Amino acid sequence: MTEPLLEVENVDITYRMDSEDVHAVTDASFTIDSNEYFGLVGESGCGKSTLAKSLIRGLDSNGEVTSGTIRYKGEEIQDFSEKEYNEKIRWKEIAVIPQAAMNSLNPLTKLSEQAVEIAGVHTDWSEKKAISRLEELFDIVGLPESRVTDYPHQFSGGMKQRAIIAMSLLLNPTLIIADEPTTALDVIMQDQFLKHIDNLREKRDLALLLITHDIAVVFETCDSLAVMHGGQIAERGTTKEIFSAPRHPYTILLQKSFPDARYPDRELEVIEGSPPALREEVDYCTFASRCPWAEQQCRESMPLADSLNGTDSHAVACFRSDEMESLASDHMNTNETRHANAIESEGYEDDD
Ligand SMILES: Nc1ncnc2c1ncn2[C@@H]1O[C@H](COP(=O)(O)OP(=O)(O)OP(=O)(O)O)[C@@H](O)[C@H]1O
Repeated sequence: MTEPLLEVENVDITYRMDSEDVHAVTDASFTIDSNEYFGLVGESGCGKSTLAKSLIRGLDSNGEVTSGTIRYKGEEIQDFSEKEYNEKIRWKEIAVIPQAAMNSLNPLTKLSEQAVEIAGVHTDWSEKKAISRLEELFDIVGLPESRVTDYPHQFSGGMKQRAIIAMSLLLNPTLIIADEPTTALDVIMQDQFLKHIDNLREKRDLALLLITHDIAVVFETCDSLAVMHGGQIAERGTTKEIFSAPRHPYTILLQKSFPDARYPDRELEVIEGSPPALREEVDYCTFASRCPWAEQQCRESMPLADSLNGTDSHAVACFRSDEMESLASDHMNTNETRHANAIESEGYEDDD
């Protein structure tokens, strides 16, 4: 079996606070293979960015990986110094498309100068080499090579997206981490951005860690995913497995809270309640307080992510994962009946 590109194993991350610490991530594990597009999905505050930042030495100064291992190409990187990380990993192996991607380019500096600056810090390339590399990448993302000497403000929104992607590829990384790259964009721009990212797969060997709250985007873009809630990985698996047979209550409800072409008439569900504040060590299921199927044990102990059906890829951290298929389908039917009754009692048709 080939070694994964990135292995996150039993990682805990805590933010130190004057009063109570925040246990932002508990026992997170997942792997990303070479050339794999992987989505990390969950609602705001669930710990996605914290986990992603821990991979790139980007945690806020009060944040700390308190246990677990992060391996990149087989080498443990969680204890790398800033210097070691910059020399070995940053830009060359792992590059980032940040949350505010559209504002991430320095508006006062030409793209070519920004490329020269990055290459100057991380490589021994000449200026000429950095610029010609950017020209190549402009070509790959469909921008005219001559535009490398433009300032960011000279680009339209769509062109700027491509320039950002080109810039992230400058030092030929093997993994790109994109943290909510499309959140600030309108639907059309979002779609374009994801298409550019998708097109890259045909042109380069590249793995992607896509962080988003939108499970529909992950289903469209990624090969595999992990679903996070309250700092825990609730479920992970291939997109096919999770799309067709989600087995964690949170995944099931999350999936029903986004539009799905398979069920055009389905009412979108709202997941009631909010996750716990994570001020104490987490030794329970963080979804229990919101879960329609929670039992006592869910509030008293933490379910481990067990593999389903003997597959390595699909794992679910739920004590009731074996029953979930039928429980979820009963829930779905009850809700549809409730919806139909409500429509009937209000005296209008569903498709009005
Ligand atoms: N520097 C910090 N100090 C204390 N708590 C923090 C810090 N940064 C994040 N947190 C807390 O850690 C938890 C996880 O936050 P994180 O930003 O990783 O979530 P997220 O899923 O990426 O959310 P979003 O999509 O809104 O960025 C939250 O409770 C957040 O308030």
